[in-house]
Formats: sequence, structure tokens, C-alpha cells
Amino acid sequence: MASLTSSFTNFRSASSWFEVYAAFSTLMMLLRTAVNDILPEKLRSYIAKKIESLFFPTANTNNNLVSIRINQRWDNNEQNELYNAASKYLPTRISETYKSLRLGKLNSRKGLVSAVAANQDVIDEYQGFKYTWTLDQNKDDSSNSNKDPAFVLSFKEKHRDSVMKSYIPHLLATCEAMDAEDVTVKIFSMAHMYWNESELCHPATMDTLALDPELKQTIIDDLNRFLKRKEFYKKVGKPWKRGYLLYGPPGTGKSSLIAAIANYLKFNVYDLELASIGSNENLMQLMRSTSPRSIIVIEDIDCNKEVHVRRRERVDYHQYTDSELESLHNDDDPQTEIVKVDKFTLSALLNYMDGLWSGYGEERIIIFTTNHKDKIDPALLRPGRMDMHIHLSFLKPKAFRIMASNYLEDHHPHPLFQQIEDLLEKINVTPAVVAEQLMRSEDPHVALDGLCNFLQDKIHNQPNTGDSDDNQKPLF
Ligand SMILES: Nc1ncnc2c1ncn2[C@@H]1O[C@H](COP(=O)(O)OP(=O)(O)OP(=O)(O)O)[C@@H](O)[C@H]1O
Repeated sequence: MASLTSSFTNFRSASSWFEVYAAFSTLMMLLRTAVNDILPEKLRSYIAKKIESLFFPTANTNNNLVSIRINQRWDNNEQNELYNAASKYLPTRISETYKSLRLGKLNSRKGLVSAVAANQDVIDEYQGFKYTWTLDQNKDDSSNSNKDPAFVLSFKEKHRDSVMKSYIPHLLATCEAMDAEDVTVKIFSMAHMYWNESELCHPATMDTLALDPELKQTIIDDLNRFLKRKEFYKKVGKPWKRGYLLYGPPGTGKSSLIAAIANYLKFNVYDLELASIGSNENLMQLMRSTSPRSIIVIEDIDCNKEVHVRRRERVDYHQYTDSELESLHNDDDPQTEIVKVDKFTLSALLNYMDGLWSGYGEERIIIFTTNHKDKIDPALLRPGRMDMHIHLSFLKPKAFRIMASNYLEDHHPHPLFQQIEDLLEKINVTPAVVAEQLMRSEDPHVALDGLCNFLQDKIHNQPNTGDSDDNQKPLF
């Protein structure tokens, strides 16, 4: 009986404790709701931080936000690969915190393009930590001497190690994987001293090229051998690069062959216009910004042998006599400037090709084109610089078969083929001219008949110069 009374008393005291607890919880809930309603979120977290700093001063320091600035270009104006990687990586991290993404459809790209919107936070989570990215386009701040856009990456100070050791490497590795998956070939053209990227939409392939089959096979074999020989190049101490000189009259397929090589190897193309390069330093800057597995193309190298660059300089007028100043002045210049002419030669490029600078990325192909091989500086042609000289010439029967099978709907040999091939043996005509004739009708017979008449006409009217091959004037 006594134990029953004691249990009952215990139960009563437990139930009263429960009542007290319930009342306290209700009061706390009411208080929390009231505080949430009255104080804005920022003020609440500020107060919470202050209270935390009273009790845990060191823990709070580690929670400070720190940031890393990733500018588009480094001090020497070189493009910052980390910036490029972030531009590629961030648009793939759309989350509920991502409020704005720029989206576009460009002529130069096949799919949709997306990019981070300026001054918009992008929050990325990796291994349980949060990283905040903002794109600062530097447009408003006129006091800022560095006008390049930059990504600002903010994170808690205590995550500093993780950022450097795992988050940034993860970002770079993700981009590398994206690049490896991306099979589109790109062409980079020069925009001032930087590269402008677009997709190479040239449809030429090794199959569509109307070339002598043996020459085509030699080129393919050479490319395959080059790709396979990384270790060989290392062993013999040569930079892993290959130079091709494509020469021949206009319209014989030099540009088409470059596109076909790029599409075959899946290498990006950098179109280097020497005439637009101001100095050797600029050339090196551009070369440093090219990526491995790329083709550097310099078209019409004979026209680029020496490039004159106009450089403006301020002058001290007291140093010159009136007549000297007169001769120094440029017509459209203000009084304070003269124009000096710098000479830009190919020596920097030759140095680059010789390997002095070619450590900037492996697997490079350098292609020069010319319509006049005889006009090229022999220094460019010596062995080791241009490894293979490829002569692209007029269309001959075997190459015509390839072109006809590409251009005509009917893939079977046509009775007019033999006649056309005989005519092609007698006359120099470029593939571009024949391609144009074949496109004149969708009906194979009409197209071939037209080509036949065209060639006969030209043979009939051709002056007999006695010249052969490239020296003989092509038909345009
Ligand atoms: N060997 C070829 N095979 C297939 N098509 C060709 C070939 N050569 C020329 N063509 C056709 O002619 C057009 C012009 O050719 P391409 O621009 O490649 O010649 P090129 O030698 O680079 O001329 P240029 O010296 O004037 O730059 C191409 O778009 C293509 O349609």
C-alpha cells in the first residue's frame, strides 16, 4: 500500500513537471515567433554571431568570410585558365539559390550557350561546404585600374584549406572532363591581342577532300604517327610539334585541308594573323594562350614575311629642329605625337617553332599556307621547322572521282567520267572551279555535261604557253 502511495506521488510530481515543461515550450515558441516576426533575418544572425563571439571567440574568427579574386587575365596579360574554367563550370551548377543565368543562341555555336549573370551570387556546394561565386564585371568602378572581369569566390575562412586542396582542383578536373566530352572543334580568331572562340563549322573532312588518294593517305599516316609518338619526341628531346607547309594555287583546297585535319584530329584551330601583331611580345602572349592539341595556322605566309607596325610615341619637341619635326609628323596626328615604324620579323616565330617557347603546351601542329612557295624565306622551310611540304595542285582524274562522288547524288560512275578525266589530263583546273560547275545542277547528267562543255571550251580557248603544272595559269 505504502509503495502504491509513493508511486502515485511520483506520478503526480512527474505530471506536474510535464505541465511546467509544456508551458515553458509554449512560451519559447511564442517568443521565437515574436522575435522572428519583429527582427529581420540579418539582424537576428548578427545578434547570434555577437553572442557566439562572446562565448567562442576563436570559432567565430574561423567563420569569417574570406574571398579569392580570379581575374580574367594575369599580370602579364596572359589569360587565366582558372577564370575560363569557372566560366564553364558555374553555369552547370544551377541550384535553388541560383536566380539568374544568361542564356543565348549564337550563330558561332551549335547549342545554347549559358553564362553567369554579373553580380549575381551562385552558390555551389561541394563536400558539404558552401562556396559563393559572384561575377564582377568591373564596369561601374572607374577608380579600379584593373578593368578585367573577375570571379570572386567567397567562403568561410576555416574552409581555406579545402578550397585550395580539393575545391579548386575539383573545379579544374570537372572542366577537363567537360572538355574531353566536348567533341566540337573550335576556331580561335584574334581580337586585339586575345583569342575569340567560336565553333569550327567547316564541314570538310578527309573523306570529302578531293586529293590524290596516295597524297591523302600519306597525310593521314603522318598525322597518326605524330599523335602516337609522344614518348618518342620526349626521348629524342624534341618538342611534340609538327609543321606542315601547304602550297599551291588559290582554290586547290589549302583551307579545306586545314579544316579537314582539325576535324580529323579534333584539334582546335588558332588563326594567327601576323599582320595584326604589334611586337614579338604580343606574339609570345598569343602563343602562351593557345591550348595543347591545337593547330596554329598562318595563312599566306609569303605576304607576312615582314610586317610593319605603326607605333605611336610621345616626343620631346625641344630635341628636334623644326625641319626634323616636320619630317616626323604624321598627317592625322596631334602635335604631341609622332608615328614610328617598327619592324616585326618572323624571328620570334622561328624561335617559338624551334622549341624555345614550345613548352607552352604539347601536341601542336603549325600550318603555313602559301600560293607562292618560292617567295618564302628559306629560314622557314629548313628541316625541323616545316616537317612536311604538301603540294595542293590542280584537279586530276583520281581526285575528280572523289569530288564527283561527293557532289553528285548518283554515286555510280557516269559514262561522262572518262571524257572528263581525259579533259582534266589536258588542262589545269582547280578543284574550286570544278566544284562550282558540279553545283550548277542537281541532275548528275546535266552537271557533268555542263562540266564537260566548260572544259572543252577552256581547252579550245587556252593559249599554248608550254608551261606545266603550277606555272600554267589556272582557270578561274
Ligand atoms: N581539294 C579539294 N577538295 C574538295 N573541295 C575543294 C578542294 N579544293 C577546293 N575545294 C572547294 O573550293 C573551295 C575553295 O577552296 P579553299 O578555300 O580550300 O582553297 P584554298 O587553296 O585555300 O584557296 P586560297 O589560296 O584562295 O585561300 C572550297 O570551299 C571547296 O568547296
